[in-house]
Amino acid sequence: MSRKCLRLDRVAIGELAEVGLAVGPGEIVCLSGASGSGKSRLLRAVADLEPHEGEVWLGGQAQSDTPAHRWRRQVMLVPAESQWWADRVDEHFPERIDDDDLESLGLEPEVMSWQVGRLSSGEKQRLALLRGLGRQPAVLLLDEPTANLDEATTQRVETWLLTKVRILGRPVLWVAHDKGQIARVADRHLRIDGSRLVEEAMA
Ligand SMILES: Nc1ncnc2c1ncn2[C@@H]1O[C@H](COP(=O)(O)OP(=O)(O)OP(=O)(O)O)[C@@H](O)[C@H]1O
Repeated sequence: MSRKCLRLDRVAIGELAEVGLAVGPGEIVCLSGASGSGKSRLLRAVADLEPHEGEVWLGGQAQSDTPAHRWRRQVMLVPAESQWWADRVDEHFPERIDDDDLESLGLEPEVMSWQVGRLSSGEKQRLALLRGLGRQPAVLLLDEPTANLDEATTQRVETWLLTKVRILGRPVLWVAHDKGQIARVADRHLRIDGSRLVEEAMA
């Protein structure tokens, strides 16, 4: 399984100018900043979901040379609000889901046969993470992946994600507000300050 580096070269979107950043295989970079500072837009630019200036590289492959659908399969954005298009949960999962993964995320195996309409926002969020990782992307972009979860479930999800990221060796950009979470999961912490990304000291 190939392990690639994610690299942003002078990416500019909205207020953000000239963002340069490299995230190595298995590295988690947390991104914080005030509400409206542009965290989600930056992830959307990296996923090729919004036009932007500059270039994004996956290993030696440039985003601008790659058809958007192919890029997005490799550079997977799990947004804060997940999308569901079919009635039942399992219709969104082409591959069989391991019960151990469900249990690690605090979900019962029966959840796969439920109607999407009965899922809580926290259940949707955990299932969207499972679905995103199931597609075996080369990069993960996580937009507040624990926003709807209580503290105990948040830590379960963090543990599960950390294990997967380390095993699979994928670069991760993770939008987070909580300082405790950043200290637990991040290898590096970058904060959006106006038009720039500022590196914060790790506790
Ligand atoms: N397509 C767009 N075109 C122009 N401006 C946009 C677009 N999408 C979002 N914005 C604006 O860009 C700014 C940054 O939005 P973004 O969603 O990235 O913020 P955020 O840092 O993720 O905030 P939050 O923490 O509240 O989720 C906001 O002022 C928003 O209104």
